[in-house]
Amino acid sequence: MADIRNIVILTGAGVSAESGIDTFRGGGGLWEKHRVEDVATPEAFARDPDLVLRFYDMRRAAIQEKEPNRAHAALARLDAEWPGDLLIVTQNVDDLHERAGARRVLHMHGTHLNAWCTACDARSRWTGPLIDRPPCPACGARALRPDVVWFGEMPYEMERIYGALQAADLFVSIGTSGAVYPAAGFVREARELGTQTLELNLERSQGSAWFDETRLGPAGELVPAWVD
Ligand SMILES: CC(C)NC(=O)[C@H](Cc1c[nH]c2ccccc12)NC(=O)[C@H](CCCC/N=C(/NCCC(=O)O)S[C@H]1O[C@H](COP(=O)(O)OP(=O)(O)OC[C@H]2O[C@@H](n3cnc4c(N)ncnc43)[C@H](O)[C@@H]2O)[C@@H](O)[C@H]1O)NC(=O)OCc1ccccc1
Repeated sequence: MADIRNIVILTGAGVSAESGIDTFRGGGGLWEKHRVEDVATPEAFARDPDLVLRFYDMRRAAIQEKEPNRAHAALARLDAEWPGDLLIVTQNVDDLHERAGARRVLHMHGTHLNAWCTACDARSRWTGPLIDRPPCPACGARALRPDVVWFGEMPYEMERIYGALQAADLFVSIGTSGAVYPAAGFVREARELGTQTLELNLERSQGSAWFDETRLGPAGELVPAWVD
């Protein structure tokens, strides 16, 4: 790591799997139980808001019972000690990176902690099941949705992410299948910029061919081994 100053780390559902949070694809994955287009698109929300709100109320309740694992803890240690630039770009809506102590975290697909008012556009702390239509703390309208990025919607802080990728000496991808864009395209951006690239994943992903190195195994083992 001698010549590495700035690091961008992309994480996906695989980094939270050992905390007991369902991943999306693969056996028992979320998308096996719910069709993406039925629960994670603006069209689905317009068509059947109750189905969508119940889906996210369920996920939020599940996340709150879970604890960070050794991969989250190791990344929090690295974040605390790394003298150069470091940005953890997560596709996850859970807050396990922050609960492990990481600070330099960006949720490109939103977070389960916030609600978003479709009447006044305000973001607010998610207080209770959205299926009960709680009033927006800012305007009082009963028009809250989860503050997550649905398919077809623009991910958050893309400029900041591309800026960090431009400045990075090392791009590390942890626990993601490389199936969802624009996140799945970051390794190609990094490669075109001549940045070193490393993948830590349980199995080969759709982007493995683009990485300089791929280490296979559970994040709870690979990440502490890489950090320490
Ligand atoms: C399905 C796919 C083909 N479709 C897309 O990518 C679409 C359309 C699209 C855009 N560009 C394209 C280009 C080509 C093709 C399609 C597109 N993308 C969009 O709609 C995006 C928005 C996508 C975001 C949708 N919201 C999510 N989440 C929030 C909500 C919610 O959570 O409910 S996506 C959601 O699914 C994705 C799931 O992927 P993973 O996290 O990787 O999880 P997965 O289960 O798939 O894999 C887990 C991996 O972990 C590994 N693993 C398991 N256990 C462990 C373990 N223990 N240790 C280590 N690894 C482990 C497994 O081996 C596996 O590899 C994550 O991104 C997650 O956030 N928006 C957009 O494009 O806007 C316009 C735009 C954008 C930029 C610039 C201009 C215009």
